[in-house]
Amino acid sequence: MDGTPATTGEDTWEVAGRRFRSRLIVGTGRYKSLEETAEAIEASGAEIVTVAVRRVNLSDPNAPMLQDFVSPKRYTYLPNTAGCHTASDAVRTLRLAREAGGWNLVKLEVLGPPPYLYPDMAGTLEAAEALIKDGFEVMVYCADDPVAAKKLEDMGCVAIMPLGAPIGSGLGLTNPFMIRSIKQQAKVPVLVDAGIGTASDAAKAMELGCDAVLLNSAIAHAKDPVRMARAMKSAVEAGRDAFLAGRMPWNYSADASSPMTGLIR
Ligand SMILES: CC(=O)[C@@H](O)[C@H](O)COP(=O)(O)O
Repeated sequence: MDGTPATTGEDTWEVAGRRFRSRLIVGTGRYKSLEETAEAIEASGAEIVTVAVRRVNLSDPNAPMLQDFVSPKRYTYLPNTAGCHTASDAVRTLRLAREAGGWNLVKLEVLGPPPYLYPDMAGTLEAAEALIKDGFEVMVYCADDPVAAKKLEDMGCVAIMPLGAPIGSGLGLTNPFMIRSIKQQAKVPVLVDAGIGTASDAAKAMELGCDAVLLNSAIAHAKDPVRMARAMKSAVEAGRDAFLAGRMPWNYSADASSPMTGLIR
């Protein structure tokens, strides 16, 4: 269990045997400064932060280090393979991360070419297999494809993370039906990862029944990142509550909300 123990009946979620209250995972890149990064993460209420191992300074004490602003004692660090376009690059990056920080719970992403950086599923499956064999606990970024998602789960990935839309696009959920299908068949947590543009997109992902949401650009590129981080926190909580409450059915004709019986004429 990471963080303080949850009380009985509290709505928490679990990945690879670690339990969390916050259902929002945030990235640590693209901010104007490390101070802003820290402030936005604090406002988001996130307990897990994902870190692009190839882009963020985690080891050079002569340059500003993320750990001095976002404490690994307080937050669970989730190293990711942003910028990796082959399985071998991704595997090498995470092995280096494990050597540097001891991190075993990781986010795998193997990206296709620009302009979409869509998940390369052949490379993703190859890297996932190698990493799991090597003892990593793999949360995997993947296509919104239920067949590939099932293969990744059967292989031993600890969380399945289909994209909402291309990374950094802010387009929201382009394929909600497939995200719901992936969630319905999965026995491990399903998170929407990437493409979230604003708070209602995060709420929608949670209303579909997802266990959590992972995002970065929507906060870092907002005009006021700290305020948007707060909005995302509320949206994820509201979407989760709405999912648990169970929405009313869709009616394709009107159903007057005031009863017509007993009217005084
Ligand atoms: C931070 C990270 O892991 C990104 O690669 C992730 O997929 C988030 O994408 P957005 O920036 O679109 O939220």
